[in-house]
Amino acid sequence: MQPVLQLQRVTKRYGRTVALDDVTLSVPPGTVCALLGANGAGKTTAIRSLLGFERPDSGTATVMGMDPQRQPLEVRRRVGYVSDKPALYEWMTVDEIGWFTSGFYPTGFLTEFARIAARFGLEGKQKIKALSKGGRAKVALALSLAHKPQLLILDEPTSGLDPLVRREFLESMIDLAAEGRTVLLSSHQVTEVERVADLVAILLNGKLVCFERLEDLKRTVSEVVLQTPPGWRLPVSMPGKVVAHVPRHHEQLFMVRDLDQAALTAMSAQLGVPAPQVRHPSLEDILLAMLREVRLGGTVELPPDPWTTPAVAAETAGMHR
Ligand SMILES: Nc1ncnc2c1ncn2[C@@H]1O[C@H](COP(=O)(O)OP(=O)(O)OP(=O)(O)O)[C@@H](O)[C@H]1O
Repeated sequence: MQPVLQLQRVTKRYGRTVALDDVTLSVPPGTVCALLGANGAGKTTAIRSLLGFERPDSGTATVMGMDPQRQPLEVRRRVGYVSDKPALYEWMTVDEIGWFTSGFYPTGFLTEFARIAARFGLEGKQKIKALSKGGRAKVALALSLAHKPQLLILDEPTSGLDPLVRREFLESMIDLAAEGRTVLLSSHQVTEVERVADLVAILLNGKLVCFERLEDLKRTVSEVVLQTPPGWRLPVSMPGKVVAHVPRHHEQLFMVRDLDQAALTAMSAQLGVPAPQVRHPSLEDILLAMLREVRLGGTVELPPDPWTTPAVAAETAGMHR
C-alpha cells in the first residue's frame, strides 16, 4: 500500500543550521503519527517540506505519491493543515471565513465547517478579532477539517485549547484514522499525544532518532535506575541496547531496549549496588531521557526502523482500530 507521506533522505539547511539531517520516514494510511522533539528539532521544517513550502537541499518529500514542489496545489487540496501560527482574516466573522474558504473547495465544505464549528462551540456571528487564542485555534482546525482531507497535518494544534476541548480534539483524531485518514501531529503535549498516536517519530537536532509504533517502543524499552555511590565513574555495560543514559548524583538512569532482566540482576550483584528499579516508562519519560542525553553531549541510538520496509508498512495500515 502506498504511504500517505514519505520523506526519503531529506536534508534541509538554513546557513550553518542543519534543520533536517538525512531524514527518512514513511507513514501508511489510517495512522496517527506523532512528530516530537525539542524546540528547533526540525518538526516544522519537516512539515513545510511535505507541504512544498520548503525545498529540501537533498532527498525527496512525497505526499500521496505526489511531489509537493511540482504539484503544490494538488497536494494542498488533499491535505488539511494547521500551522503553529494560523493566519486568519481578523475582520471576518466565523461564518464569513467558512464561506470565504469554501470557495476554494468542492461543495459540502460549508456544511461540514458549520458542523465542526458548532461542535467546537463557536458562534457564527462572532468576529475573528474578538476570539480568544483557543477560539482562533478552533476556527483554524474547523477550516482544515471541513474538506475531509485524506491527510491532516497539524503543527502544535492544541496549544491554546482548554483541557476538555484538547482532549475531545485529540480523540477525534482517532476517529479520523479509523476512517482511513492519516494524521501527522507535531506537538509538545507528549502525554496527550501518547493517548492517540499509533506511530511516533522523534527528531533531535534535525536527526530522526526514533520512528516506530508507539506500542512497540513502550513495550520494548525499560527504564533502569541504578543506585550508585556519589562520584561513580565505572562504565556500566547494560544487558540490552542503551537508548539513553543520564547520570545523576546518586544514580544512573538508563533507557534500555530489550533488557535482559536476569542479566541485569546478576550485573548489579557483581557491581555491589542495590537491585536496580526497572519499569516501563511513558513516552514522555523516554523523550526526556533522550533530550537529556543529547544535552549532556551524548548521542541517542537509532532503533530499528521497520517503516522503510513496504511489507511492514502495508501490514500496519489501519492498525489498532
Ligand atoms: N527560515 C529559516 N531561516 C533560518 N533558520 C531557520 C528557518 N526555519 C527554521 N530554521 C532553523 O531550523 C531549525 C529547525 O527549526 P524548526 O522550526 O523546524 O524546529 P521545530 O522542531 O518546529 O521547533 P519548535 O518546536 O520550536 O517549533 C531551528 O534551528 C531553526 O532556528
